Amino acid sequence: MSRPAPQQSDAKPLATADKPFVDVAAGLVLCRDGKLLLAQRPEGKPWSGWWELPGGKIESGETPLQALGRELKEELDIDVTCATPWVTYTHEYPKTIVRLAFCRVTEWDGTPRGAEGQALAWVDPQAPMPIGPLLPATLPPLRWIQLPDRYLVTQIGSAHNLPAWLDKLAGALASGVRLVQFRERDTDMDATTLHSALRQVVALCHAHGARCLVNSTHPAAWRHEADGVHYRAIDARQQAVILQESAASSDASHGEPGTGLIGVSVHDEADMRAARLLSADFVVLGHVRETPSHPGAAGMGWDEFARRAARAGLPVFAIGGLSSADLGEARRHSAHGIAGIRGLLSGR
Ligand SMILES: Nc1nc2c([nH]c(=O)n2[C@@H]2O[C@H](COP(=O)(O)OP(=O)(O)OP(=O)(O)O)[C@@H](O)[C@H]2O)c(=O)[nH]1
Repeated sequence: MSRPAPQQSDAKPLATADKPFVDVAAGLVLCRDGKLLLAQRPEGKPWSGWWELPGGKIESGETPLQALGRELKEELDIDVTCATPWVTYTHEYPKTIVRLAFCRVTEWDGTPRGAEGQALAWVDPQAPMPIGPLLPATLPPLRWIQLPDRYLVTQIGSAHNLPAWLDKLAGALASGVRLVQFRERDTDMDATTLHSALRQVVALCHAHGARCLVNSTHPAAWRHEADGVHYRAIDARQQAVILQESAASSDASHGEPGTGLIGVSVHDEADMRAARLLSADFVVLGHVRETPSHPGAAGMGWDEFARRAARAGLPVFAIGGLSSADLGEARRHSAHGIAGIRGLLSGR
């Protein structure tokens, strides 16, 4: 998978005086069998013939979900009954800047039809799409929607815990977890034992078709044995500076795009900017609730989580005292999914 160019910040419209700024709501209309609905832009519109997610411009006074409900009625003749905000992403076209509020649409009344004469296609988001060119700003959400909805973070601790912990991991993988982060901060394992533990975790993940990222606290060389890297916020900021400096000096050696996944832990706007500069695939934002990892520190709560997630411009996993049972609540607050140590391991 080639890494796309870093995207614009979503925090605020870009101050480009000569380009109109457009706010758009677009829906990832997802069927129960996992298929995603794409629509072809009709004759007479800019980019006619190109494929996109159904949706359109947000009118004054509308929320993105309201605009989407109206647009999907007009374009597809369906009544949306369940939709949640997802990723808000800004893309600069040659003549316009478009801020797209992508939303997941999972329930509706009626059968989608091309009510404006446009062609429709149900596609498998996990497979390449043979239907034709997609609008440039539609490519990122089609990549992001392939991410699993749960992200399990390791906490093995000691070597003697490893066999029992791997059993629990096997249980979580059997229950559908497909993304894991190897992160052993408070461990008594020496480097050789830790490296061997990583290899066992990666092998178990691969046996279940899951991917494993290595936290940036561990040696960079280990990442190549896994499926990518998960940066701590401080490491992401440092890496972003290195990338910018090497770009400025035309030294590509530090800016080579990797092929693995990139995750970043974020707390604030500066961390999110670093994540976008690194072309991260997703971020992890927390902690939502008080957790044993941060005893005594109150969580930010779902409303604050939603406010911050809306500025990420990337899929956001919520973390902090959460389990699979919180997935619905997380999605109502703009999360892509949930991340966790204990909550996802125990299968709660
Ligand atoms: N609906 C939708 N629009 C997208 C996507 N990707 C993307 O760049 N856009 C851009 O977002 C803008 C949506 O405008 P639109 O012309 O479809 O809006 P609309 O349905 O309200 O049309 P209208 O202005 O003719 O009434 C266009 O500039 C379009 O190029 C996408 O996946 N779905």
